[in-house]
Amino acid sequence: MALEAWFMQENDDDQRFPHHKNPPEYVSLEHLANLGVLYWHLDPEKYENDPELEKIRQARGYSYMDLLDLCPEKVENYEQKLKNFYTEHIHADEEIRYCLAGSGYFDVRDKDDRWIRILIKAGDLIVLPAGIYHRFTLDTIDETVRGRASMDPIQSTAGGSSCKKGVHQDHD
Ligand SMILES: CSCCC(=O)C(=O)O
Ligand SMILES: [Fe+2]
Repeated sequence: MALEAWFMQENDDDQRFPHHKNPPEYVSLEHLANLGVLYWHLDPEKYENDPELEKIRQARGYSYMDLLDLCPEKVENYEQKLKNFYTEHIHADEEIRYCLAGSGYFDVRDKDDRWIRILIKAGDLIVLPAGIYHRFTLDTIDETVRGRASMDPIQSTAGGSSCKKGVHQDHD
């Protein structure tokens, strides 16, 4: 299950549209790895007892994991939280997000400051390196609810109510 990433067409379209260029300009896993963006695809159904995930967590020193139901019913200031996610920002540490269900986009800036959009789907574990400018958005703009869980289980803002669980990993 390969990760899909592409250079974004920046325009005023809704942030949850794909924002492909015409023709689409895809980005390789190698280009992402050169930015320090790492990716694995695992079986999300097994996340509570997955030797593959444990191996990654051990190797990278991820000892902390939390589940967060990020959806209107369970999170205060839900819309503000989504706005914060989509506000470009950086962290002093890695950001590790494991999507358990649904899908959405992480956008990262490459070394030439171009936005790269990364489609994250169920089973995708992504590590963003410390100091990389990034943002996150849901990708659903239709009425169907596609709960998306990355570390912060994200719920389509299309009036969805079912929340998906996600796991949030962190260093010690
Ligand atoms: C909801 S997934 C990631 C959003 C983000 O960049 C963060 O939590 O810092
Ligand atoms: Fe972040």
